Amino acid sequence: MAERRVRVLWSSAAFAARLAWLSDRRAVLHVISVQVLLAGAMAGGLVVMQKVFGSVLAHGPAAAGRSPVLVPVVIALLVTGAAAGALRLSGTARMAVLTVKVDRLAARMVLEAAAAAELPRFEEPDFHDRLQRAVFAARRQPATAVILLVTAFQAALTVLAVGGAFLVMAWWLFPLVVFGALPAIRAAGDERSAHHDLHHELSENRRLREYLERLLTGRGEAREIRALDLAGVLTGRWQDLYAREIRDTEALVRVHARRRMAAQASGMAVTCVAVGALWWMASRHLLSAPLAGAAVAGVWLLSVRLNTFAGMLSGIGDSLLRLTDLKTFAAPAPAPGTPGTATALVPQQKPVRGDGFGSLRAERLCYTYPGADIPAVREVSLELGPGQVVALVGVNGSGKTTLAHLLAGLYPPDSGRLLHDGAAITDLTAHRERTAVVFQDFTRYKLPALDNIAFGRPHATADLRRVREAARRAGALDFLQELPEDLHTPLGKEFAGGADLSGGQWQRLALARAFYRDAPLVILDEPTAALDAQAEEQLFTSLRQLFTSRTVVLISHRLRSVRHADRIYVLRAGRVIEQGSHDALLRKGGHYATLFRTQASPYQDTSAP
Ligand SMILES: Nc1ncnc2c1ncn2[C@@H]1O[C@H](COP(=O)(O)OP(=O)(O)OP(=O)(O)O)[C@@H](O)[C@H]1O
Repeated sequence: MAERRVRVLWSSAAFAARLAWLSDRRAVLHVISVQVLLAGAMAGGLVVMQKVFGSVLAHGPAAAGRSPVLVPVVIALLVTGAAAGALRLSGTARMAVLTVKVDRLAARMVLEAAAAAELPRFEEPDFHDRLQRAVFAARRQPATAVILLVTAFQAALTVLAVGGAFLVMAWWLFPLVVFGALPAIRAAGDERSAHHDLHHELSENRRLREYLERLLTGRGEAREIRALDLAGVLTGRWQDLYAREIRDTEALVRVHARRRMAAQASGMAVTCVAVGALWWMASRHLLSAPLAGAAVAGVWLLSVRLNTFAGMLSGIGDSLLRLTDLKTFAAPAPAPGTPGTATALVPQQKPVRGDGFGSLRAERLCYTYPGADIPAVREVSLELGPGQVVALVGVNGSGKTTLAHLLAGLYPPDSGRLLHDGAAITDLTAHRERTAVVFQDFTRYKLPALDNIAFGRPHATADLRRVREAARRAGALDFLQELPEDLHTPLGKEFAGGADLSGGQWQRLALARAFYRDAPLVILDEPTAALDAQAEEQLFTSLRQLFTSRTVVLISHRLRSVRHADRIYVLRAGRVIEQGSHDALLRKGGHYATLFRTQASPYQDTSAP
C-alpha cells in the first residue's frame, strides 16, 4: 500500500515536471539555470569569504585592511550579490508566467477529456466525482506542485550540504539525527494520505454544495427562487454540507496534529540525546571543544532542516496526490474492446457524408441508462426512408427522447444496431455529423445570436448570409434584427450590451441552428413546445418544404401536428406497440386512436352545439 503510494507520488512528480516542460520549456530551462547559477554563486561567495576571513585571522585586521585585494574582493562580492538578486528576480518572474501556463495546460487537459467523454458517462455519479476532482486539481494544483518541487529540490540540496559538512565532523551523528526525523516524515506522509482520502470522500458532498451555489447565484434560477422564497432552505442545505466538510476536516486535522506533535517530540528527544552525547564526549576529552561546538550547531541545523523538509514533503505529497486525479481523468479512454466499453461501436468504416441520405434502419435497439434497472428502449426496430417525415409518439416516459438519442448516435445501444443504406453504422461520430437535433431542452448559449446559429456548423467559418437565411426560415430574423447590435448582440443580460429573448424566440433560434447545420437527417424533439399555436401550425404544415429532401424524425405530444407524417411509431414503456399512417392508426382503434381522441375531445366539446 505504502509502496504503491510512493510509486504514485513519483509518477505524479514526473507528470508535474512534464506539464511544466510542455507548457514552456524555455522557462523551465531558465528557472533551472537560475537555480544552478545561484547555487554556484553562493558556493563561490562562501569560498571567497572563507579566504578573506582566513587572511584577516592570519595577518590581523590592520594588515588585512592594507591588502590591495581586499577592496576588489569586497566589490566583487557586492556585484555578485546584486547579480544574484537580479537573477533571482528574473527566475521568479519566469516562474510566475510558467505557473499560469501550467494551469492553462492542466485546465485544457480536463476540458478536452470532458469534451471527449461519450454522453452516457454524464449519467454516472462516479464520472462527475472524478470530473469535479480533476477540475479541482487543475486549479492551481499543477502550478503549486511545480513550485513545491523546485523548493523541495532547493531544500534537499541544503540538507545534503549541511549533512555533508556534518559527516566530516562526526559521521555517526548523521544517521542518529536522520533517525530522529523519521517519525516526523512518516506522520507527515500519513496526514497527506488521510487528506487525500477525505478529499475523495467529500467529492459528492462538494459537488452538491457547488450546485446549490450555482442555484443561489444563477440568473436563470433567481426568478423562481424568489417566487418560492426558496433561498433560506437552499442556504440552509448549503450550510449543512459545508458543516460536514468542516467537521470531517477538523476531526482529521486534530488526530494528525497530535501525531505530528508526538513525532516532533520524539525527534527533539533524539536531538537532546545527540547533544548530550557530544557534551559527554567533550567533557571526557574524546572530542575537541571547537569541534563539539560546531557539531552541536550542526545537529540543531540538520534537525530543523529535516523537520522543515518533512512538512514540505507533506505539502508536495498532497499536491502530487491531487494531481493524480487530473492525470487519471485526462488519460486517454480505454481502447475499444476493453471490457466495459461499447464494442459494437468501434469505428470500422469511412463515414458516409453528403446530401443523399438514403435509408436509416434501426434493428432491435435496446438501451438502459447507467444505474437504471429498467430499459428505457426495448427491442425497437424502425425504418426511415429518404425524405420521409417519421413521428414518434407516446405518453411521458414512453422512451421517445431516448430512442431519438439512439437514432442520432448520441448513445451507443446496449444491443441492436443502426444501419445506413443496409450497412451497419459503426462510426457514431460520423453519423452525428450528418444529423441535426433540436432537443426538447435545447441549450441557450449566452453568446451573440450569430454564434447561436452558426454553432450548427462549428467547423466552418460563419457565413452571415446563410445564418440570416436560417434565421428567416425559423421565423427568427425579424426579432433578431431588432436587437441593439443585430446578430452580434450577446444573448445574456449578464454581459455588457446583452439582451434576452422569450422562450419561443429561443426555440426559433434552436431551429435556426438546425437549418444552418443543413444535415440530411433532422431530429426534432418537441420543437414547438414554446411556440404559439399559430407558429406551431405553420411549422408543421411547412415542415416538408422547410426540410426539403431531408429525413425528419419528429417527436410531439400534439398528435394533430404529426398527422401528416409518413409513418407514426407509437411507443409505450420503451417498446413500439403500433405503427402506421395517421389514418391507419385511427382505423385500428388502438392506443394512438385513444390518445388522439383524448386530445381532440375538448375541441369537439366546445364546437358542439
Ligand atoms: N438520464 C436518465 N437516467 C435514467 N433514466 C432516464 C433518464 N432519462 C430518462 N430516463 C427514463 O427513461 C424512460 C424514457 O424516458 P424518455 O425521456 O425517453 O421518455 P419520453 O417518452 O421522451 O418522455 P417525455 O414525453 O416526458 O419527454 C423514462 O422511464 C425515464 O424515467
